[in-house]
Amino acid sequence: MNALPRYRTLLALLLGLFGLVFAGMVVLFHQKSEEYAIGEAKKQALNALLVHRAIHAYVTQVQRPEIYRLKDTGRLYREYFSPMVMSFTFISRNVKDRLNEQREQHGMEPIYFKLASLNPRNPINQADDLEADLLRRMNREGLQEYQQAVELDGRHFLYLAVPIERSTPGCMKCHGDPRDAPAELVAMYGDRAGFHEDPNGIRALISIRAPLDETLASADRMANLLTLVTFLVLSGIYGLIAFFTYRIAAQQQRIVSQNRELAELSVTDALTGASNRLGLMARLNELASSAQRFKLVLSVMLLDLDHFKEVNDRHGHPAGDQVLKRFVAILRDNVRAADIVGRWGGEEFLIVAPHIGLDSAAQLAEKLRGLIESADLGPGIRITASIGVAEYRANESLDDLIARADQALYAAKAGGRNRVEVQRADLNRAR
Ligand SMILES: Nc1nc2c(ncn2[C@@H]2O[C@H](COP(=O)(O)OP(=O)(O)OP(=O)(O)O)[C@@H](O)[C@H]2O)c(=O)[nH]1
Repeated sequence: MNALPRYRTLLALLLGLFGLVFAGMVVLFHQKSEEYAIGEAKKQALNALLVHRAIHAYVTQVQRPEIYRLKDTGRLYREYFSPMVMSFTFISRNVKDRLNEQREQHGMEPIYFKLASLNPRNPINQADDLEADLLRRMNREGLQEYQQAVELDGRHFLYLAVPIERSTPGCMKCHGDPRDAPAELVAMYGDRAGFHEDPNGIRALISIRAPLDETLASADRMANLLTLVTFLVLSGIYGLIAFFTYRIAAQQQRIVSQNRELAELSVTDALTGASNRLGLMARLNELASSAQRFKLVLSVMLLDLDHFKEVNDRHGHPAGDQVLKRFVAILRDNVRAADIVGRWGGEEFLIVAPHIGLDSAAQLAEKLRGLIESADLGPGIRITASIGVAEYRANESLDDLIARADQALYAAKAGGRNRVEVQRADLNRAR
């Protein structure tokens, strides 16, 4: 049986499996690279947030109390207000601008940062639609954090929004009733913008957009490299498996065909190509069994070349070999396809003829004898054959059947050669 198609199916299945594994890995690598880029952007955003909170803490816990102390002790007049030291929105915006300058000097992309409010003093801090919506949710639903990967003008960012602290009485000095606020603050911004805030509400949120593209691009480069390495490794493994599979399959095929050849050779006569005695007996066994089971007739004939020794002596052994070959060819050409022509040994041949009885076998033998007699079996070589014919009898051993054919052959030789003799008598009686 040809083993290659089976291996081909196996290899095709394996290729499918490897394809699936590869596709899965590619998806995984790109998923992980995106997760990594978002994680890195989140770190940057958090860092900006922490910087902002530190500024907020410093302004509210150090700077403002100091200014109030100076005012309380009369060293600073009561109506003093300067956003440069008192507005943490102003201060954090300025620190953010300087931070981005520094980042750009170091080849880093700027981080978008905004303190967004619905009621800002500086219109630059006016909340956009999303920020306004988030601010409302922070106040109403207690939303603590909002995070989303966003695309803006073809660039990608991680957007992060968190609320600032709820207003404290300290905050309300500048965001509550304008009458409580320093006169310079009201003079600077009017008595509406930034005032009348809810004393317990969240006035603003911190909006941060950390750039994603650079990290995403380098993570993608890594993912592509891993994809390439995975592809090469999987192809290498698959190539090796395919190579060895084909080698094994080819070896198996070679062994099978060598075995077939050996089996063929073991039942074939090397000189004439006809069945040898082993092959003849195997086929005769099969045919005799079915003849017995299905009550079919079966005949055999033993053929022996007459005075063949003289051919060898006169023309040489190689010429004798050619005669034997030609003799077999004539026999084969003139029997039915179902008949078996084999070499019994030396210059003696056996024909097994299924489905014909003794009389038909005798007729066939007579035909063959005539053909041999009139054929040229080599340059200037004419030779005759003697033939003994016997019909298989139920329950008879094959040895007995051959022995009876041999008796008939002996009779043909004794009767003057170039004859056909038929064995009709019982073996015991004939002996
Ligand atoms: N060239 C050749 N000769 C073979 C082969 N096998 C057997 N022989 C020869 O066949 C001859 C058989 O000789 P014999 O047994 O005396 O029989 P014969 O000469 O045919 O005489 P009868 O059978 O009595 O007619 C011997 O010379 C064998 O060497 C073979 O394969 N090739």
